[in-house]
Amino acid sequence: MSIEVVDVRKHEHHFGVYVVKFEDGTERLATKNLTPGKRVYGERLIKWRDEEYREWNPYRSKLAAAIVNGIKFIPIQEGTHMLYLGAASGTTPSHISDIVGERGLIYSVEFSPRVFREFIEKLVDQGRRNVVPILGDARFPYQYAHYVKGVDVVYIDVAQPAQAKILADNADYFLKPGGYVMLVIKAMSIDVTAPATETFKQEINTLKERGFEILETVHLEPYDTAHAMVIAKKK
Ligand SMILES: C[S@@+](CC[C@H](N)C(=O)[O-])C[C@H]1O[C@@H](n2cnc3c(N)ncnc32)[C@H](O)[C@@H]1O
Repeated sequence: MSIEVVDVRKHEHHFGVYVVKFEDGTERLATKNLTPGKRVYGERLIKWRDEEYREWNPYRSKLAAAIVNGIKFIPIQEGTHMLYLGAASGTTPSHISDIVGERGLIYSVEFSPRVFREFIEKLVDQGRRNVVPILGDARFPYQYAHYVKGVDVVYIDVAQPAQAKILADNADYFLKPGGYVMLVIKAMSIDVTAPATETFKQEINTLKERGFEILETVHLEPYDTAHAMVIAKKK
């Protein structure tokens, strides 16, 4: 038997993010479903006052984990155009797609053909029109330079070494002046021998050296161990 929803309210800090309250007092994040009736990764669909919401699971999405852990500012709102590196099968991109709405756009780069196929199948099933899937390698932005127009935000979650460098290289190509970057640091992917805090410092230094002002860093535990999210702005 499913637990009754007793309230859905806007998140106090973040545009397009909602907090669903259940009758047992528990609360969960959600976004308003841009493609009602369609699930992306088995998430719960929640009906409330003629609207449908999708539960946003912090164990499945690092952006949700950052929000639950109290990040103060995410540079995403209605109409935002974003380049998303490391889309996988589209879990987090789908929630960003809900937030940015029909006027927004998410160029979503993934380099594994197998994962990309799954991503495409889900997009076709859902009919999400604001997600542009790109099979490409984020280390080589020239591969997709002819598809991508200037963006407000570049987001990276590739779980690979040198993520900050890859992010800055992509920002050089595609980020509009004064735009933002969002970096998911997975310490273990960068250097398994270094303590996580050392790795975080190195990646943040790379961003500073490449002309970014660091606005905020949030650790993602307990949802993801040795992970952090960094928000920075191009000076
Ligand atoms: C941690 S998963 C991303 C999860 C996704 N961001 C989400 O929250 O829904 C990392 C993804 O990055 C992809 N990836 C790794 N290196 C890449 C590269 N150089 N270019 C593009 N994608 C890459 C992997 O194939 C994998 O699907």
